[in-house]
Amino acid sequence: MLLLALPSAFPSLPSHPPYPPSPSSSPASWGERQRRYYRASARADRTTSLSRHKARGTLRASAAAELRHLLAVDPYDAAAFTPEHADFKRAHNTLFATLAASCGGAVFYLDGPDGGTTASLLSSPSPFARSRLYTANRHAATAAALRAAPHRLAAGHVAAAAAEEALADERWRGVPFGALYLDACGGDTAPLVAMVDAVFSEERRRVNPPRVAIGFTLTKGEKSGRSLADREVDVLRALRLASRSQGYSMSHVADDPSAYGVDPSVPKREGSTSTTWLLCERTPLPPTLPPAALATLLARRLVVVDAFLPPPLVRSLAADLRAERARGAAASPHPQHGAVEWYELLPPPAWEAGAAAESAARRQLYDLVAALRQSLEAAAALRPGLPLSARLCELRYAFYPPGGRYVRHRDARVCAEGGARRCFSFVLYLNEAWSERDGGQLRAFDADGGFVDVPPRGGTLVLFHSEEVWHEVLATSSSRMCIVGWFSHFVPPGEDAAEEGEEGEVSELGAAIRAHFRAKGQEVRLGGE
Ligand SMILES: O=C(O)CCC(=O)C(=O)O
Ligand SMILES: [Fe+2]
Repeated sequence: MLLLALPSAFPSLPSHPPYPPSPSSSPASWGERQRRYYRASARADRTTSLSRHKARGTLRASAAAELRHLLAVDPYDAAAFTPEHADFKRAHNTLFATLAASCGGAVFYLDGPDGGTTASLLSSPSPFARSRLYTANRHAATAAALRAAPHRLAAGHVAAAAAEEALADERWRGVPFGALYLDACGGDTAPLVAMVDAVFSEERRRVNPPRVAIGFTLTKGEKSGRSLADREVDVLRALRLASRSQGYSMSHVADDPSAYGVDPSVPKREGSTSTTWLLCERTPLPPTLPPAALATLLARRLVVVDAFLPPPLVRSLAADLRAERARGAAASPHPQHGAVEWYELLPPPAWEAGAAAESAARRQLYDLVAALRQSLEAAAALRPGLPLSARLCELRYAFYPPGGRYVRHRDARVCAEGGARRCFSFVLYLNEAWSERDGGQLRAFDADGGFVDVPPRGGTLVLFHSEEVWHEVLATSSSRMCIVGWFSHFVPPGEDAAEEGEEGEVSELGAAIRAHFRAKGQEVRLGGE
């Protein structure tokens, strides 16, 4: 007896199979195998739905018996696959093993009682140790089969539970999964989204490795009646959002299969099944300012570091600035300074305090700015007792519309009554496709009236002494984006910022630089002298 209620919107079978039945498909005909497959995926969705009710305490007594029945038998039956589907499954298992090998860490996947994926991982060209394999199955008999010969997965690595529960369980929270294959065996997206949220949960943030490959499978039939393509987009959005919150950028493996060493002919879809592979990569941050750059900064008062920001971070910050513009009000400097829109990031505007969590891109930016401040502070050349205040750090997006410029100026801002005193200015450019024709170079002058023009190329950092370097932004012929920031230190009230001494009026930074070079037996000439 089968206590099974098929969803009413379940699609009718195609009257003509998309390709001819293969002779090898006996004893069951091709059509019969297709029908079984549809039934199995409908059963999986039904099991998911009833399990959800059970978890919420809303499962009716009559349905409880049905759920028990559904859980007793795993509908996944590899022996009943059409030959085409068996080929499809094999090809994706190979692809999974290849991707997983390139990611490192542990591997999580869903498997049937036949252990097809397990066998593929154990026998791949670079076989996986069983200690790296983790799986979950809500059918206790399947979990038991995967623990038994020939698969012999470690008992503690096979959860007799739904994958989303197993992934959220604290016992596996410390496991660094570098590759995951997620499959709820049906068309319902909710279990996949729950799995994705569990993988990128706050508890797992520090555990997740820098490179994570994720595959997921959805089937055609589903109660909601939404198309397979649209449901796939739901999962992709959830995946992008969740992974981005942990600093990952996501790419489709199918967009560039050879870059990942996988067979480009593996189809994404077979019959009613679609499998998608993504690679989530965490942008590596440049640890600090290279020592050579620091030496140049101290000697020349300005340094340019190309490719300081990694391209994915440039891209996500540029997108964040565009979103900020779309949202509204920009602050602007005095119009006579030139045309530039500013969007304050730090210190956060009062109305934003306690607002929703920052985007991953901004968090990375703040980490990077903090690392930059620390490497400046760590420089022995800076006078002791000159801490750069984290609290006083200013940071803003700057957007120059076509025709925009910023007239010659210095960034120094000294408050006689005490307060923030800008020491270092920095600019990070976000123009991904800058060319000479676009103009908008930063022209920085040296003490002799000579100058250097810095192209505002995406990823470039310019760092200079705020009080000493005069600079301007040449007219730009296309829109120009950057982040401008200042590191300051606190000047107590009544304390004059500049010190006058026998050597004339030299800023305290100037004095620090001079002291640094004097200690090495060298003499430097400072701006204004
Ligand atoms: O946009 C730039 O390159 C520099 C901006 C600047 O000088 C400033 O905002 O003070
Ligand atoms: Fe400036």
